[in-house]
Amino acid sequence: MRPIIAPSVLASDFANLQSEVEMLNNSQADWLHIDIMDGRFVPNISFGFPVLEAIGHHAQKPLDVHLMIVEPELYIERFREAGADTISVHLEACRHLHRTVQQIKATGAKAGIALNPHTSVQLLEDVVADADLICLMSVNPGFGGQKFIENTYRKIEAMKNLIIQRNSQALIEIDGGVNLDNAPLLLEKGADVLVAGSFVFSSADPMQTIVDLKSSK
Ligand SMILES: O=C(CO)[C@H](O)[C@H](O)COP(=O)(O)O
Repeated sequence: MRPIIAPSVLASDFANLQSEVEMLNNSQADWLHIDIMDGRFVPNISFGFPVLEAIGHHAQKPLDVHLMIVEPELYIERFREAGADTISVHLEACRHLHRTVQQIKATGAKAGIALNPHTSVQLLEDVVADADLICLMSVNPGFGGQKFIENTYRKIEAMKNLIIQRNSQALIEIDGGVNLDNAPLLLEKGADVLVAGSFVFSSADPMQTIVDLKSSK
């Protein structure tokens, strides 16, 4: 099966936001990945509801919203209203993860759970059947442009086994340092969704880079 490609929308230049989203609309990107950072869960701040709404206003593809924030349960409904189709929360940020997953699903959004590189996939044993997406961070969250962590390959295999064991339908998403060198092995190990930020946007031809990622095996 061809992978789902979810370029990470930078939104670093407000003037270019519309053209960035329009390029993605015209590309083979399947989803738009949006990173929300609060300066507390991660040492960086990205943007909030108004910018997400602006992206949603122009986007013709599903918005895959990754919350790198503490107490995400306080904002789930607002992220849904702002246009999120999938909402991922970090296991490390949730005191009551099972409840938060149900809260996301109650809004009609798909529920994702993200794990930091140091977090064992085994911690998802009792909640993976409820999740639609598991986002394995392949860099420490907070910044684009970091080096891919090789241990991710092992985590994908362990995650895939757990998904099968628990009869879960969850997709495995890989986020951080994804490029054309590591994409084939990520897919071979069992990744379903590839998030790519700097590799796409710093390439000479982002639309072609998305095609290349989509056809990598
Ligand atoms: O936000 C991130 C980490 O928090 C990700 O790394 C980002 O979503 C993808 O960027 P890149 O492909 O440059 O690693």
